[in-house]
Amino acid sequence: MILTKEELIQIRRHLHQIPELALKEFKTHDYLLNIIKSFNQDYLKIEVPQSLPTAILVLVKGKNPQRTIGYRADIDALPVNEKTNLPYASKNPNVMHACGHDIHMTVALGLLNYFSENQPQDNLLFFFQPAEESESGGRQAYEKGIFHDEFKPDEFYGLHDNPALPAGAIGCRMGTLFAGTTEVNIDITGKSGHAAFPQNANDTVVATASLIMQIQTIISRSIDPIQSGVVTLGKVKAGTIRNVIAGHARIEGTIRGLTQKMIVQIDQRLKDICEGIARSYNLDVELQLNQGGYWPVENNPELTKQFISYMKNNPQVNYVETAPAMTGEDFGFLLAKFPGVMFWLGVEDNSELHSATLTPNESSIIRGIEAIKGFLIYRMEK
Ligand SMILES: CC(=O)N[C@@H](CCC[C@H](N)C(=O)O)C(=O)O
Repeated sequence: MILTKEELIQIRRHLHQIPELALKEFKTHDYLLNIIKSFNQDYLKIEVPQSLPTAILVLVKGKNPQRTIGYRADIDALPVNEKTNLPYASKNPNVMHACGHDIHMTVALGLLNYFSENQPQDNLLFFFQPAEESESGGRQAYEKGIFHDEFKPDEFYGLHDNPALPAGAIGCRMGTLFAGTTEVNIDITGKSGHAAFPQNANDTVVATASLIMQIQTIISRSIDPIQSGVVTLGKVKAGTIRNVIAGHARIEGTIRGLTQKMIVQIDQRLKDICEGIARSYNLDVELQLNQGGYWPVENNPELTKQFISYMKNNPQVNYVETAPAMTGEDFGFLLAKFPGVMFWLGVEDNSELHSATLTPNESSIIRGIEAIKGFLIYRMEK
């Protein structure tokens, strides 16, 4: 049976209520699996990889397969305390689908549901991927060998929702869609002491303040202004009480660049600045940089040309040519291993991604399914 628009919205709302963090998506996994098992199984083959237990792979066997087309949906949520006041808001305190992965999963289920009833020409491989926001589930999946034998795509597609685009619009571009990112962790260790005797301590709060301000000069003073880069420090923690000098501080942040060269350049400046702070404040500064799988998202030229041409020439689709974005995605890693295309699905909302009030427009679900289904069928005819 084909799921109705109302049923898809109910599915999305249920997923929205049970958000889970990276690699802990157990309830989400079970819910998805139950729904997938309720579809017509004639052409489906389901695999749950032991090495990545919250992931699900579903192969839809084609009638006359020339290739296997992969489609990926990420399933994890963020540590954000939802403030939408919706009747179907998150039931898990401090965890929210604030990046719209509930929409991603529902669109993927809608597509899978359609092709489970209408056998495709080519094989289709649906990959419900854990850990996009951190831990790089895409890279882990590849390195753990879960794309094997018939579960190996020849090409890969995936979307990200975009509140800045009209509901249901499809956004894409040739070349780089998203930035590459590096996770940054900095531990500053000095010497704690009584607030009244700073001369006997080594204050990590003052060193951290200085470090944060120096890091702000990387983009403004070290980077070619024509190029793009971002350094955001999203979390800073130090000290325990007002009258004890903090002996330890920690900064967590992220570096973004549209090219790998830019990321390496920013990484290097960060290392230099940390060394300088350690020397001038006479304390220990330990810098950890982890790019994981968050490589720049590079769309394949030939497949992207076909994708854009289909979307542009389809009168049902509102196609928007987008600029590159500084968001990161571990789909960049998978696109470095398999040719493919990442694109945006407009979900029209005043709140941004990662915000506690994000409320995607649900009409985008059915419009997204229709547009992508049309493209997949067109691609299979090529
Ligand atoms: C689409 C989106 O928002 N993706 C995340 C990806 C996280 C990358 C990594 N954990 C990092 O923070 O560097 C984003 O924050 O862009």
